Amino acid sequence: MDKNNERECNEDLIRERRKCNFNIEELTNIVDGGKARTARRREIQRLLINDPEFLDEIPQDYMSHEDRYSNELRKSAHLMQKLADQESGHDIHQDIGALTGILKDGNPLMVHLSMFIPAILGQANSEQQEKWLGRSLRNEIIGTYAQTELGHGTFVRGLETRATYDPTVEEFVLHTPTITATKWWPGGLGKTCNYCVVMAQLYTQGRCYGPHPFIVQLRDEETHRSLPGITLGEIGPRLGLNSNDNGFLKFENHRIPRTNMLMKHSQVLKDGTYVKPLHNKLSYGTMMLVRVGIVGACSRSLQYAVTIATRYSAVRHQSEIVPGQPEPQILDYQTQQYKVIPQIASVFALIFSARSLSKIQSSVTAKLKDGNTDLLPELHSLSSGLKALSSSDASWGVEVCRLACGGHGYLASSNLPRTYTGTTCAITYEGENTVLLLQVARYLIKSYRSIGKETGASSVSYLADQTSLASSSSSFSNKALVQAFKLSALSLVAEAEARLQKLCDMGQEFYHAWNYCSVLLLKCAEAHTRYYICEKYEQTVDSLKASEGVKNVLQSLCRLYLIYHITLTHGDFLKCGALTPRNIAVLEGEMCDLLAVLRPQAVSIVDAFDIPDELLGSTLGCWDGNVYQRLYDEALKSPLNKTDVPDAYYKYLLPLMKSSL
Ligand SMILES: CCCCCCCC(=O)SCCNC(=O)CCNC(=O)[C@H](O)C(C)(C)COP(=O)(O)OP(=O)(O)OC[C@H]1O[C@@H](n2cnc3c(N)ncnc32)[C@H](O)[C@@H]1OP(=O)(O)O
Ligand SMILES: Cc1cc2nc3c(=O)[nH]c(=O)nc-3n(C[C@H](O)[C@H](O)[C@H](O)COP(=O)(O)OP(=O)(O)OC[C@H]3O[C@@H](n4cnc5c(N)ncnc54)[C@H](O)[C@@H]3O)c2cc1C
Repeated sequence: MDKNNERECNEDLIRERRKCNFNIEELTNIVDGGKARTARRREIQRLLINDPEFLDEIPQDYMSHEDRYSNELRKSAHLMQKLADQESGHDIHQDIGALTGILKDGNPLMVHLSMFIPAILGQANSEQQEKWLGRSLRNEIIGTYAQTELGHGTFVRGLETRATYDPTVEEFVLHTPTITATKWWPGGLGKTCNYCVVMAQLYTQGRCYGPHPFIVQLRDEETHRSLPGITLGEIGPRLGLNSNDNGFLKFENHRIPRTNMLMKHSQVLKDGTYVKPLHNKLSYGTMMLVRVGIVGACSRSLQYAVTIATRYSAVRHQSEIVPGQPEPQILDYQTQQYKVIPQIASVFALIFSARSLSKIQSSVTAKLKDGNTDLLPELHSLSSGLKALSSSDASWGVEVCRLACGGHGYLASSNLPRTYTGTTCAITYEGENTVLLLQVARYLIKSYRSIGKETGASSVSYLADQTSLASSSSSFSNKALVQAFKLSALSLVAEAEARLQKLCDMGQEFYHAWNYCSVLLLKCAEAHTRYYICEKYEQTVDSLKASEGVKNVLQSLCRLYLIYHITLTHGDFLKCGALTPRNIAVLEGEMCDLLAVLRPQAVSIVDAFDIPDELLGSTLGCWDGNVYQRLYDEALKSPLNKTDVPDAYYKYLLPLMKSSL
């Protein structure tokens, strides 16, 4: 699509784009993280979009379960080959954002890239990396991360798969003792992978040392048949991601060499002696890494959904605002603006938080190399909280965008249903959100109780600022609003701690008191993480070196985000005295003003997300706004439209209609 050729474009969208009062390319660079990143993303996307191998012969929704898998595997393999062939060399992890949209509905090689290779990098010692890393990077072996079992996903300590060391032959015996110990869910496990990292309970010298990672060959490298002692299969259709082959796995006393235990952090020596890691949660490192990546992935899903909903809202006309006047664009309804524009604001919140989290992760990883694990709890807490809020915000945001498109948003060709199912899975996988938020709460309460002792962890240092509890601000600058978030979080933590203490003082065991307070604890974790996101948003926009137009847009979006979230949870702000009912009313009014200010820029802001039509894959969201023709053309692709009268009519309907004659 030639974006300079207005003749091909819907008139409403032309008008919207003429209202733009900022430099779109500059905003695109901010979204990508710099000019060079934008150029790199575009280069990769061009490479993919122009390649006919990535086209589907028929829309995926009309394919059988097997064909969906096979079609997506074909494209995934082609993608890997293509990226490997690039002369410049390619960092798939760096460029992962550029690939969004090219593979649809689950990619059978995704967990190979996002967990198997990172698990080898993070958990294998140098000899082991020598043996497996190169092979897996060259795709000579394909792996997955097999942790979850039928009986346990959340409670990793409760896993049942056993790895029992036999020093006489220096081997581990992997065994699935019960049906509930069956590995269940790992992406690509059913049919694609021939290797995997298995998390199993380590037994040596008669003692259990908890879950540890082992690398296990599952299938013959020549025939791809599953090896003796290993049962493998696919788990069946899911809400979404149905092109993946999420699988199950059982071991029947399957033996692997001792050196297949990933031994970067803990070891079992030849005689069976166990050597402890520096920190006993280092074996959870792969999960933490992926949680960080999920925050960025969620911002990308939301960019897709909000691009579709905003453009469609500019093209769609319905009902009337002024009786008797022409039907307005639905984007002119304030309620529609309230659905769509806060989601645009949310995209930037997630982008800036993801960047801040990755920086912290890099510094923790660097410290770990020197044996320093001090900041691991801080990273665990932040990555858990941000994974949870980004996935729930993005899922809700995508769903709101779908609803904002009315009936057409329910059509598969809008690409909103698939964007939703591809986002909501992140609420559950890589640590279910409630569970992760309770981990954050645990860290908050512990930090609150150790006020006065230096923790060195910056995200919770505000808990020591007791004086702020007594003060509410009369100013409404963005900084002051961020302070209100801080006060709300601090006051919730103080309340939860007091409630816990009271129950304990009354004789309850701590863990019962914890469960009894867990709804409140969840709120603490959410408020703390929201405060973190708001603070990063405000700081990033404030310190941004940008043109006036771009800065104004981002400042308005940031302010909208702050006020939107205050209004959603205003009870917490009132309860702690951070804001008064009058303040809330004023902010609610200002939120409506901000919607009106941002409304004329909305199409241009989503244009700045710069998602090519071929990747957006939506009848409703295309750049030219030619929505109705596209909807009609897509409908014609339905196999039921191949004939005027379907066979089913003769088989079932005709006999029914004639039966009463
Ligand atoms: C896009 C890519 C596609 C991805 C596809 C999806 C792939 C997957 O889903 S793979 C499977 C993912 N599975 C999970 O995430 C399981 C979630 N569960 C867990 O992580 C753990 O069971 C968890 C953290 C909830 C509890 O762990 P557990 O060992 O019971 O610890 P727990 O007793 O609660 O806490 C003990 C201490 O360890 C700390 N801790 C727990 N985890 C960590 C960690 N990763 N790092 C540092 N400290 C940690 C706690 O903070 C606590 O500290 P303290 O005692 O000082 O308060
Ligand atoms: C699409 C998809 C892909 C996946 N890919 C992989 C993969 O590649 N590899 C892999 O190993 N796994 C994978 N998983 C599994 C995933 O990691 C688990 O489903 C997830 O960790 C949640 O565990 P669970 O299913 O046991 O849920 P449960 O823990 O049984 O959760 C059920 C309910 O119980 C609640 N609950 C549980 N424990 C607590 C608690 N302590 N406190 C309060 N409430 C609690 C939860 O909040 C939830 O409401 C995948 C899952 C999905 C959906």
